[in-house]
Amino acid sequence: AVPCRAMAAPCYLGWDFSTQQLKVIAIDEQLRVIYEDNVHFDKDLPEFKTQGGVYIHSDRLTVTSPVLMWVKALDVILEKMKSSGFNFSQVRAMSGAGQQHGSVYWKKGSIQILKDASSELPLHQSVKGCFSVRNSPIWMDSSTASQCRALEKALGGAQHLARVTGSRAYERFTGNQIAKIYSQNPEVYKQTERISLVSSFAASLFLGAYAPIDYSDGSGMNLLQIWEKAWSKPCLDACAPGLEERLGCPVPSHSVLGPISPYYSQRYGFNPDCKIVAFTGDNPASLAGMRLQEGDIAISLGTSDTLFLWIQEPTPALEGHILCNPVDSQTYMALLCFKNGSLMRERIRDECASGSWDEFSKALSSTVAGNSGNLGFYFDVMEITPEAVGIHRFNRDNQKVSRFPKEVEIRALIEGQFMAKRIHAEKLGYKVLPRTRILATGGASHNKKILQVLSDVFNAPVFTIDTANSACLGSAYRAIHGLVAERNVSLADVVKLAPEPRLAVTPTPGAEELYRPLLKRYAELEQKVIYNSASSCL
Ligand SMILES: O=C(CO)[C@@H](O)[C@H](O)CF
Repeated sequence: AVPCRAMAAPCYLGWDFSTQQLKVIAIDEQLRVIYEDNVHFDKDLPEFKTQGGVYIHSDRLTVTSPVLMWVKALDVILEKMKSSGFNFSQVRAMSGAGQQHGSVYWKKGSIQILKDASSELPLHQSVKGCFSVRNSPIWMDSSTASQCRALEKALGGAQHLARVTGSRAYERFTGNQIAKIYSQNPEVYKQTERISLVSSFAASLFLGAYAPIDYSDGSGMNLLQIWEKAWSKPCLDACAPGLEERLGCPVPSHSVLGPISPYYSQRYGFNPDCKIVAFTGDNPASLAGMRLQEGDIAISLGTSDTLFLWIQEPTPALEGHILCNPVDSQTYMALLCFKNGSLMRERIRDECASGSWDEFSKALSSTVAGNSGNLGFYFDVMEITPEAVGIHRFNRDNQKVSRFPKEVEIRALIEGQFMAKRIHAEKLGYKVLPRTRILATGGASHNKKILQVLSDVFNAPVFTIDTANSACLGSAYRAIHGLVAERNVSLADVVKLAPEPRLAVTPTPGAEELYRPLLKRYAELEQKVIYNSASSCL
């Protein structure tokens, strides 16, 4: 990529404060990537002694990251950009993403320190005393089970909490993390004047003031009413007193928060008029980066399989998460996570296709769509969606069977994984529309036979996309969108010059009729599997 110095043209920055690294990407007005860089926390900031960017505490439940490491990473990456000759004066706007759910606790008086930081010093030297909690809880933490139970009880149960905030209580969600800090360290909580998410914390560093939480990342806290887009008083009160003034008012994700802090113009040569557009969570930013539109589904086929859905009228459930949509405040996005993803596919490949993807694909070609009515549930580890475990096989008469022939096993695995995805997406209110596109990414998305099953089960065309930098790229797109959003220009219009996803497969004629009855059977059998899993765990 040619550093911005050679480009006299305006450019836009996208940041991603993720778990293991800080990434930045610069794009020009034609949406071409003209610069990218990263700082890897473990490798480039060894003084913090993190592993994978985090500290896993001795209780094996508490997981944190040192907030000063994130500030120092920003100092390092800006120095790298400066020494590479990056022309900061051409940056017209920036936005960013942060790992979701993590929280930052600003000590009383920090706003003044942030505002007056001397441009003679790296930022981390000025703000090192600004955090009442030095090790921020992050999304990998699962130490707040008691706070989750208390919150659900206060709201009249898990389903009601889900209806209000888009999710039932989850240990990693920020409200429960704040409740834990308030109950275990009330003095620390009292010393805290502001609580940010990782995304709004990062925006604050550039703003030189406390940046507000955006609707989309705010939907991952168990605190925001996703319909009214306002904090839920019963949720706030159930977590900690005086929480609303510590959070500030949430804002639409496309909001322009203001010009960049003078610190950056003086120290790096940023244009004083460079606009900061609200930062958001990494998954909402990825939705923007993948340029998801109404009716689309993005499926990331990785260790765990993650679904990103664009939903008009969501029906929050006890699984999955409904978030305010980051690119259209009137609609929603949903996140669904299936823990038994590629590791499950690889185990069946090893056992039924002698470890070869070619043989695996041949097995899919040699068996008929619908697998002659054979259905399977493959959960080597406790599944999240739904909560069930074990391997469960059923023949066309719904009788449990202990084994399938190898090629039948392979098709049962793949059809089962994709039927589960369609069933649970539709339970959250997702609808397959005539214009629906499936955007597939991750390892298995390179296997056309697997994609053909995906396309047939959803009766929709499958496109493949590269999402390596989707959160960063999505943030750069949102920086451009923020400048025109007030004029009701959609993100899709702003980024129509970006490279189109590649069409990989289209549905086999008759797929919809074939899979409709199978989807119904699968949903019914899934209830049995959940019940058997629960009873066998007793
Ligand atoms: O917890 C998650 C989403 O709910 C993760 O995807 C984090 O956002 C990763 F940073």
